[in-house]
Amino acid sequence: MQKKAANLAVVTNNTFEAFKADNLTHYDISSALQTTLEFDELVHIFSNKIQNLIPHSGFVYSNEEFDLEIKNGIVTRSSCSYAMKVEEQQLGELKLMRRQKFSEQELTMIETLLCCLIYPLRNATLFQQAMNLAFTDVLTQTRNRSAFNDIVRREMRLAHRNGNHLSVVFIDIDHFKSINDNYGHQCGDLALTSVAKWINESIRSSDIVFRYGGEEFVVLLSETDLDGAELLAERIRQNIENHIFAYGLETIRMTASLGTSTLRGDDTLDKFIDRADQAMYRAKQTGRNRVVTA
Ligand SMILES: Nc1nc2c(ncn2[C@@H]2O[C@H](COP(=O)(O)OP(=O)(O)OP(=O)(O)O)[C@@H](O)[C@H]2O)c(=O)[nH]1
Repeated sequence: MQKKAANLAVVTNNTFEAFKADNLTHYDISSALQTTLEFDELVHIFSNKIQNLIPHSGFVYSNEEFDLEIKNGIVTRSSCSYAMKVEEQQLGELKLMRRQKFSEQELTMIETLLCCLIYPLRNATLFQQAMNLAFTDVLTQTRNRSAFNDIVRREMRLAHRNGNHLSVVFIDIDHFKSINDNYGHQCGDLALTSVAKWINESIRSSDIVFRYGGEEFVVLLSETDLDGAELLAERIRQNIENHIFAYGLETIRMTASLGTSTLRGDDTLDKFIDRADQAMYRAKQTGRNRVVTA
């Protein structure tokens, strides 16, 4: 049975405080949920904490805004789903599952327990929104260099630990200065936005694009070896070359020089990045509009 998604609209602080005072279980759950701002941890804590009150075999938490789908346990036919929202802020949907149907009494209790989850989810949402803003390049809407420094370190740790491949592609638009000089800075800005879009169109959803500097982008490719990186770099190169950028009555063609490198066992961040950067400069020196592999 699928319970119709309940819309838990406005839960005021007063109701929340009343729950805390009245009920130790709620207090216990709320305290545990205050320890993190990570969606993943929040829904796991919530599921664990309510397990003895509402036995369930698994859950799925989805949140469109952050493109999240967090699953745990066993998927069953019987489930109940709740779309959570507070003060017009969508907080995602939580589905609890088990083989046996949830009773009406249990469904009412879940709704009450969800009050403990709503504010922690809202705090996580505000935190993530702030992080996304801080890590996003305003012009191209790709991630910025701070995000790169953060994410590449994390991906390097994971790759070293799990023995996975990790590669990068450096992309620098050729003769970009002449676009600014000939058509103006505003045109240059739009050209950069278009290039970011074409790069995004060329990659898989697991690859991440960053604006590394002025007219320089980086793509980080997890679980990708050097051959894979070269293939992807070539696809990006062709995609940029094949597009025509229109600015007013002007049509402008662009090309880019690309360098790739893959993580080696003893690499530091600097070594890994420098190889790709050097490869990109060799692409510039040897005629531009090409891919060079380190
Ligand atoms: N419109 C615009 N231009 C930018 C931005 N960031 C950097 N630039 C410009 O990008 C140009 C980069 O020029 P150069 O480093 O000489 O490189 P290039 O002209 O692309 O030449 P090569 O890289 O050698 O092919 C400069 O004119 C910068 O002002 C930006 O956000 N918007």
